[in-house]
Amino acid sequence: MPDKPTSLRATGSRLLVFARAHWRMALIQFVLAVLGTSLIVVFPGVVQWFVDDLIPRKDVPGIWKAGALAIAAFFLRELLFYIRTRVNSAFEQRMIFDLRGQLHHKIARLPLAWFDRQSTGDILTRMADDVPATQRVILEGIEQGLTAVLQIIISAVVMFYTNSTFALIVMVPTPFIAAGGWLFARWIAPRSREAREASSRMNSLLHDTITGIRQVKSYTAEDTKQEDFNRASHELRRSQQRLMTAWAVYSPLMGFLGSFGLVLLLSIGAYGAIQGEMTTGELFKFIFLLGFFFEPIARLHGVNQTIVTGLASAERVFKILDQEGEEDLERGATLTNVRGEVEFRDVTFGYQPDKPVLQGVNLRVLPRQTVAIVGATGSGKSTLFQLLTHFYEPQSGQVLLDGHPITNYNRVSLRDALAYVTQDAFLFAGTIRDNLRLGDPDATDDEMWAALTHASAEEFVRRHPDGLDAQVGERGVMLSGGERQRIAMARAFLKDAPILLLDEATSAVDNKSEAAIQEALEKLRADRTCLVIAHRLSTVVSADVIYVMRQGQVLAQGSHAELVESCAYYRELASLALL
Ligand SMILES: Nc1ncnc2c1ncn2[C@@H]1O[C@H](COP(=O)(O)OP(=O)(O)OP(=O)(O)O)[C@@H](O)[C@H]1O
Repeated sequence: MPDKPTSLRATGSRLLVFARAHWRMALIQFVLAVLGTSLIVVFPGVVQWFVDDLIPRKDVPGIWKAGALAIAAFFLRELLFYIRTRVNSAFEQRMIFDLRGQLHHKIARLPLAWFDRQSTGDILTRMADDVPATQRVILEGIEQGLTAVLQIIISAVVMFYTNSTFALIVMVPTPFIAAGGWLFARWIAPRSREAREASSRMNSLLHDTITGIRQVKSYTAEDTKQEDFNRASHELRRSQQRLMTAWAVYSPLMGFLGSFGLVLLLSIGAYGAIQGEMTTGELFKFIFLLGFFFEPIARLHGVNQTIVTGLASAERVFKILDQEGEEDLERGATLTNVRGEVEFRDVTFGYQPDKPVLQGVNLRVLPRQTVAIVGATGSGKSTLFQLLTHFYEPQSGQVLLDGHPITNYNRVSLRDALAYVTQDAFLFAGTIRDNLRLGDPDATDDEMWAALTHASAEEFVRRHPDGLDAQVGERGVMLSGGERQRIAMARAFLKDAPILLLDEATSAVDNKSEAAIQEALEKLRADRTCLVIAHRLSTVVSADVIYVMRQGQVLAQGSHAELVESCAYYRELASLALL
């Protein structure tokens, strides 16, 4: 989704606020820059000394003195530059560390509704490309920009001090250069945004293709995906080219204006020297000073481009930081001694408020009961879990836990009381051990093996030469669907939460795996409240109560026998064993 542009100045000021956290380093940086840059005046002075004094007087020992002075000034300047670069990189890396950390902190706390609208590729682009580009604003802005400005000021001051009339004349092109820089920044700012967004779109496509690579291959959609990618890539190429075209016009034009100033100086200076208004040494000094004056201006053009494009990136980073997140994870009462009574009271909810997915849902689960929820696909079953976990809030009605609205409880303690096994049984890239640790970060190996045994997963993990250290691959692709489910259940065992939410996988598993999963579920549900979105008849039959959902509403409830008797829709679902 394209972001609304904010002003570059506002974004720049926010970046400065970031820099303020490390103001000591910024101050050291500034002092070193002033000292180092001031040393540039030594060499033009030495040149004038040579031309006007030492050469006419044929002062050979003086040559040594002047040469040593110039060398010392150069050496000191480069030494200060070395220190400044070290300080600057530490300063910059700390700032960027803060920014990256804040961005990750924010992303992990953003509500699910935000992720529904955002593509993963776009989020990754912001982290991987926009944060470093933001870093360049700081690096170039402070390191290059500051020293360039200082050098301009210092050489201008010395020029005025040496000969104010000449200084004024040779600076004629400066206002044009400044105006050019300002226009350029205004012109490329929207184009930089465009380029960032084009890059995001391209990365989103790439991410989708990689995530869905099995689908791409099985539908032999490689060429279609290539075309989509090429289109996005072409858009990026075009916007990058537009930026470079602007740069190609701007940079030489400004360079020409600078050179114009130099030729102006040489001509007028030569005239002045002929008229006796300035010495030859002064003219030499001026030429060097003017070189020092225009050289950073050329540098500033490059800095200008980096800053403007970097600010477009910074804007995209701040857009995420400004989102309203679940910062209040800890706010609200802490849930303790959970009995496990769950109630949905007249709940109406839609992911988009005008499109309700649940309508007036009433559902009650007593402590330690197992409730199965059945219904056709899309009837809103998983959505019930999304509300119970407080990922979303209903538009009307209430979700209660132990008789109190879940909104009273802080999200951390609420979610700690729930073990949620999702339908896709998502596993993180890493080892089985890493994945189990999510359930209990302090679990010992023995506890992990016990959980795996409960989840009927011990056998296949033991068979693996690496055991608990076996890699599961991205999203657990190196395991079968049934194995993933059982690892996810073992993780839920380790969490040992009083309420289990299980979204049964729809994909068929073989009879042996199904029996193993069923056995795991039987053990998991003992001693806790259990809500199961059931797709297998065996799960439903053993539940205490079954709720039948249809188009976002509860159609009927009861035991299997009761529903077979009273609900034609349930009979239909059951005859399809189960959905
Ligand atoms: N994040 C979302 N944003 C917008 N709409 C959504 C979102 N998640 C689900 N929906 C919509 O809400 C409706 C109910 O979805 P839900 O996942 O609750 O169904 P379900 O009964 O669990 O289906 P299944 O058995 O296929 O998992 C569907 O029409 C779906 O398109």
